Amino acid sequence: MPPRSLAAPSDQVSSRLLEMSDHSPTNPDSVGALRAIDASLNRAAEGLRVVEDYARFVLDDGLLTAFAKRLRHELADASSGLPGDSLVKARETQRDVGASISTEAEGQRGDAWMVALASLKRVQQSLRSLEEYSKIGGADVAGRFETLRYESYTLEKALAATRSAIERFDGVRLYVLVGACGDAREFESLVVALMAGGAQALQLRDKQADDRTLLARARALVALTRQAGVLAIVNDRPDLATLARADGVHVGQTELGVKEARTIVGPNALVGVSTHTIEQARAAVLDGADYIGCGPTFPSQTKSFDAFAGLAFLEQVAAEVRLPAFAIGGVDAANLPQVLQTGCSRVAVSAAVAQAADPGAAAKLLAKALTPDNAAAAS
Ligand SMILES: Cc1ncc(COP(=O)(O)OP(=O)(O)O)c(N)n1
Ligand SMILES: Cc1ncsc1CCOP(=O)(O)O
Ligand SMILES: [Mg+2]
Repeated sequence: MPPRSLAAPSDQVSSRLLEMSDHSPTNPDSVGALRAIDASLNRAAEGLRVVEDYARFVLDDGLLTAFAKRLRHELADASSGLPGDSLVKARETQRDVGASISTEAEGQRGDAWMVALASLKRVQQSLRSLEEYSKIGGADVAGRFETLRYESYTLEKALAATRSAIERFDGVRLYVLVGACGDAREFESLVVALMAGGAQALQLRDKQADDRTLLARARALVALTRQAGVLAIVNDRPDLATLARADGVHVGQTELGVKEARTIVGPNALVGVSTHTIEQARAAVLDGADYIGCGPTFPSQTKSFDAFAGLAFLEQVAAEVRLPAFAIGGVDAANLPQVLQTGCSRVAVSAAVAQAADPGAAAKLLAKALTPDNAAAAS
């Protein structure tokens, strides 16, 4: 055995734990610590597999499946520095006083998410136990278990947000961005026409209007959409979204992050994030965003761009992300089939609808093309 000072951190842990089992095989304290580590390793790995199966088979989400899988592999890697033989030798399943203790709640799960959530909690508890008992080795491996525990919190947040957003955006395929345009009556009749045309989400987006006008428009938007069950989102401004009691806020890459925006709008409001690359889309999912805008897809009459994420980006997102994703930028009835062919079935549009001679009719045309049957036929 190398002198202690030359040993790698994981070897130090091994040797310390080996000493515990080899030199004091009957010391209940030593054997007990090994048993706790052995049981927690098994619990954490098994729990991660249950969570991975939820991301894979229930959500069908490649990104979150890969995240859970990575945690499982990193757990195995961290545990490779522990004395595996001694852990197994210390195992005494038959004599485990906890094996036969179970609560009524453990035998009942309301749905697949409850299964995954219970497993996440077990994973977190097991990682904490691993972290504490492996400190007996006095080395880095405890820190690795701590990092894994924090990553499991991120996974829980992203899974919960994805699951809830899939429900809240069920049937939301046409999302229209409107300016504060003209006077209040003009704005309100545009909103009514867009809802009649089948828009399922509306965003107040105006870079020119003053705050009082924006707040008045946001309040009018909320009043009109609430009765119809249409989502009302305010662009850029979590403060105005909160004051108007809108369903949520949309933020860009250089604006407030999800966490900060949520601090203002509260935990139940929607936070949407603009994404232009697959890395940004992944980050938005892990930050707990409720939906993402993906673009710019095509040249836009509403905003000018030097570069376009294009259809390839939509394909990347559709391949791995289940969080609701809206293609944005120059989308219209003519290029919609190209969007649908990427696997993206939701769009956020402005000019093609709000600037049309008949906004209601333009919305109706897009909404019809986005119905599940029509979208499937086009893709
Ligand atoms: C649904 C949706 N997606 C993207 C955007 C663009 O937001 P951002 O990048 O912050 O640009 P501005 O709209 O603020 O100019 C959006 N508004 N909505
Ligand atoms: C705000 C924004 N961000 C990316 S594209 C876009 C404008 C969308 O409007 P249009 O549908 O008219 O291109
Ligand atoms: Mg913005």
